[in-house]
Amino acid sequence: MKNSREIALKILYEVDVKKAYSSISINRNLRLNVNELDELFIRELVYGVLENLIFIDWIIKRYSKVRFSKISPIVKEILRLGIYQIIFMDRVPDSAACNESVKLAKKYSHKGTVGFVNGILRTISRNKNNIEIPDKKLMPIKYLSIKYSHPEWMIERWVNEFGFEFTEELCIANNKKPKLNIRVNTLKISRDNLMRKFSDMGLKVYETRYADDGIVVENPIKITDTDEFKKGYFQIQDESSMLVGQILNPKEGSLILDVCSAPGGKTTHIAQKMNNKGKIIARDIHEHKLKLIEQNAQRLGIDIIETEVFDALVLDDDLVGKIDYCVVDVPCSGFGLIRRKPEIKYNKSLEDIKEISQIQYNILRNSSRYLKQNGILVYSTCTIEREENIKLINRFLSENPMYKFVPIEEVNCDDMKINGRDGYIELFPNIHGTDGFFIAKLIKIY
Ligand SMILES: C[S@@+](CC[C@H](N)C(=O)[O-])C[C@H]1O[C@@H](n2cnc3c(N)ncnc32)[C@H](O)[C@@H]1O
Repeated sequence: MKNSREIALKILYEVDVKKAYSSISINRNLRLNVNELDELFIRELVYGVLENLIFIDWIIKRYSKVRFSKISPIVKEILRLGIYQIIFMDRVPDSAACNESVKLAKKYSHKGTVGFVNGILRTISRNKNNIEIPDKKLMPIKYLSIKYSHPEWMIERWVNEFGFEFTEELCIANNKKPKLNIRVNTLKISRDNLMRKFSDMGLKVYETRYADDGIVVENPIKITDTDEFKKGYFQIQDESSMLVGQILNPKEGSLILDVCSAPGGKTTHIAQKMNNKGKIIARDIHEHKLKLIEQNAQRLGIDIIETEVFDALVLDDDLVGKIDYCVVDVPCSGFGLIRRKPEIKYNKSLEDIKEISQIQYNILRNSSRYLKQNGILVYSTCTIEREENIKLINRFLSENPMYKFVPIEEVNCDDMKINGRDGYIELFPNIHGTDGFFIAKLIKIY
C-alpha cells in the first residue's frame, strides 16, 4: 500500500503533468482506504505545495546546481513536497522530510537523483531562515508574485486594477482555506432548525452574512455522509453562489431558463425560491453534468427542472421573447476560486481571459434575446477579472439599449462592504470572505 507522501506525490504529478483538477485527483486517490489523519496530511501537502508553488520553485532554483528545466517532473514534485514540509510544516522534523523524500526518489526516480534530492533538501533545511525574496520596494510585482505564489502577469494586472495593497490582501486571502458553506433547502427545513440539528451533532455553525439561506460550518465532518444530507436538507454551495438565486428573486409559477446550469447549485436554489412551482429549463453543453442536476433535484425534492443538452452559443429561435427570468452563469477564468483550486493560478493565461470573455459576451447576447418585456436576466461569474464582469456588461448595455441595470435590493446594501445599488455586486475573498464573484441584474425594458 502507498504511504501518505506517495499518494500526495501521485496527486501533485497528476495535477502538474496531466493537468488534472486538484479536487478531482484528491477525491479519486483518497478513495483507496485512507484513514482520516492521513487524509488531512495528504490534503495539507497537496494544497500546501500548490498554494506556494512559485515560492517553492524559487527556492529550488536558488539552491539547485542542476538547471530547473533539466530536473525531471517527478523529481521536481519530490523536491516540492520536501521543501513544503521543511519550510511550512513545523510539526514535521526536517530530518523526516529529507529522509522520506530520499525514499521517494529511490522508488520513483533513478539512482543518480537520490544524492541530488538529499543534498539540496539538507542545504535548504540549513538555510531555511535566510531565504531571500525580491525587495518589496524595488521589485513590487516580483515580490508579490514570489511571496504569495501568483504569476507575475496576474499580479501586474491586479495591481493596475485594484492597487498594490488590495492585491497583497487578495493574495493572502487566496492562500487561505475557505470555510465550508452550505445552503439550507427551505423546501424541507428552516435554517434555524437545521442549525439546531447541526449544533446537537457537535458542529459549530453560524449564519452566512449576506445569503439568507446559508450556514457556515466551522468544523465540518464528512457532511455528505449524514442523514441530513441524504434527506435533502441542504446542498454544499459557497455563499457567493447562493446570492444568484437570492438576487434573481423569481416569482412562483414563472418560466426560467438557466443556460449554463450544471451541476445545478443555482438551478436547485432557484427552484427552492419558487417554492417548487413553475418551470425551469436547465441547459448545459455537457450531458454527463446534467445528470448531477437531476440527482440533486431528486434528493432535494424538486420536480420543476427539465434538463436539456444545449449549446448556449447557438440561438434557440423557439424561446426568443418567452422567458420570465434568465440565468447566465457563464464559464469563466475562475480566479475567484483560487482558495479552492490553487492550480487555477498556473493554468490560465491572459489570452485565455480574452478568449473566454468573447464567449461570455456571445452567450449573454443570445440569452438576452429569450427575455419577455420586463423579463429579468442575472449574469454571474466566479472571477474577479473585470474584463469578464463589469466591463463586459457595460459593453453589452451600450450595444443593446433595450436592457438596463436593476438596483439590487435582495442583498443588504447597508453593509458598506457590498454595494448593489448600481445593479451589480463584486465579491472578493479578502473583503467578503466569500469566493471571488460577480453578479449583475438586468431588465429588458422593451
Ligand atoms: C460556472 S459553470 C455553471 C455552474 C452552475 N450554474 C451551478 O451553479 O452549479 C458553467 C457551466 O457552463 C457550461 N458550458 C460551457 N460552455 C457552454 C456552452 N457553450 N453552452 C452551454 N453550457 C456551457 C459548463 O459545462 C459548466 O457546467
